[in-house]
Amino acid sequence: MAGLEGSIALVSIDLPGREYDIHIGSGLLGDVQSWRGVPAAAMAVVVTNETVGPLYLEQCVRGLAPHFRRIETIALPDGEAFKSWESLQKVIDFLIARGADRKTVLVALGGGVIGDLTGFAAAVYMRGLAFVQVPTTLLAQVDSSVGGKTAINHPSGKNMVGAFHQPVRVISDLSCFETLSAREFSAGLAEVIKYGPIADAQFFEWLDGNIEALMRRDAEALAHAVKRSCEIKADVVAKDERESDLRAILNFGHTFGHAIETGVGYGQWLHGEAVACGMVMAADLSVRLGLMPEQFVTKLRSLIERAGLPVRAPNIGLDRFVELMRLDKKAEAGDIRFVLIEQLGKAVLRSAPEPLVREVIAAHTEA
Ligand SMILES: NC(=O)c1ccc[n+]([C@@H]2O[C@H](COP(=O)([O-])OP(=O)(O)OC[C@H]3O[C@@H](n4cnc5c(N)ncnc54)[C@H](O)[C@@H]3O)[C@@H](O)[C@H]2O)c1
Ligand SMILES: O=C(O)C(=O)C[C@@H](O)[C@H](O)[C@H](O)COP(=O)(O)O
Ligand SMILES: [Zn+2]
Repeated sequence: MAGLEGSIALVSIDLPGREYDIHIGSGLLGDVQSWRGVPAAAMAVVVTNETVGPLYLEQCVRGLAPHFRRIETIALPDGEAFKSWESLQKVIDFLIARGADRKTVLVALGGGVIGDLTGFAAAVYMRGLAFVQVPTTLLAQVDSSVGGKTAINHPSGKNMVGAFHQPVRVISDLSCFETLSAREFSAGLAEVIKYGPIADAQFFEWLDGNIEALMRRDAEALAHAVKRSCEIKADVVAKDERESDLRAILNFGHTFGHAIETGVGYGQWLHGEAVACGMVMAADLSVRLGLMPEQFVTKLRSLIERAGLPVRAPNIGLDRFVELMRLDKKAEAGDIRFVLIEQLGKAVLRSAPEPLVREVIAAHTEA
């Protein structure tokens, strides 16, 4: 972490040859300084959606303008259901129609859906373009914009088609939270909460003491939560960029959560909501396997509830739930593996007996 003029924090992600900075602060979007050092090119293409564009595109273009001779923009329909092949095709068609070349820089202006999709387009167009993440949701600022996982969904499973492709810069403007709905804000808190149990017991305690301040969107508390989340994620990704082992801890709650999102239909449950509920399930599984005391589930569940998030899954049927989890990317040879907590601040990747997993799902599902 180093100071940065005009911003609150600068977190660096240390990947030799592909290192980049995460700028965190207020009013960064329209600030030309935020964009200094982004690779030079004739053209930048901003990918956004129909909700975020009217709110932030003008500011973003103002910041970009001195750095690129030409700026093109495309606004996709809004929603998880549009993190799809069709949207990817639209972006690729747009790039071709506008004459984008290998030097063209893509800019992802929006939440995790736009970030994941634009990052994937950047990974595959002409075998790889530079791209900048400009995350506008809490979830995207604390998680999806960092680390280079890019993807689209398949009807059968989340993020089934994608690539690891790191951005060249992340610009996280905290002022964007002013227009974010309460539901989306809470969804972002789920991924913030995740970092405590998996990597930082002290941060977990800090969250327990400051969740109400975060819910009031207290500026100082929020800046700390965004910065600490980025530091933890940057550290994990630098050690294991392609998830050969350690990086899987960032998937705490996701084996269950992705099954919920897919099971109810993309966009019905927000990613953060599904992860929140999935973390309660994964915590309970950790307890039932004798790794953690019962009080851990109670404390985590209460924190999640105070963050305005659901703790009971929708009933999609037990067999279907398990079947959806088999498509999880951590599964090996049909064996579903879960991120479990073995000590506050320390996670482990393990399989579990299916009857126990079914008990856990049933215990945390609506009748
Ligand atoms: N790549 C990763 O490492 C990673 C990590 C976590 C999540 N994800 C993915 O991210 C996606 C979820 O991201 P998300 O929660 O940002 O959802 P999202 O991108 O759908 O954004 C949430 C909603 O908020 C709107 N919005 C965005 N910024 C706004 C603002 N400042 N003011 C008002 N409205 C705004 C969007 O238009 C959308 O309707 C999922 O697809 C998930 O799988 C990826
Ligand atoms: O960055 C990671 O690694 C994560 O697992 C972060 C998750 O919050 C995120 O939802 C990610 O997209 C899940 O990845 P997947 O490999 O399970 O699709
Ligand atoms: Zn996630």
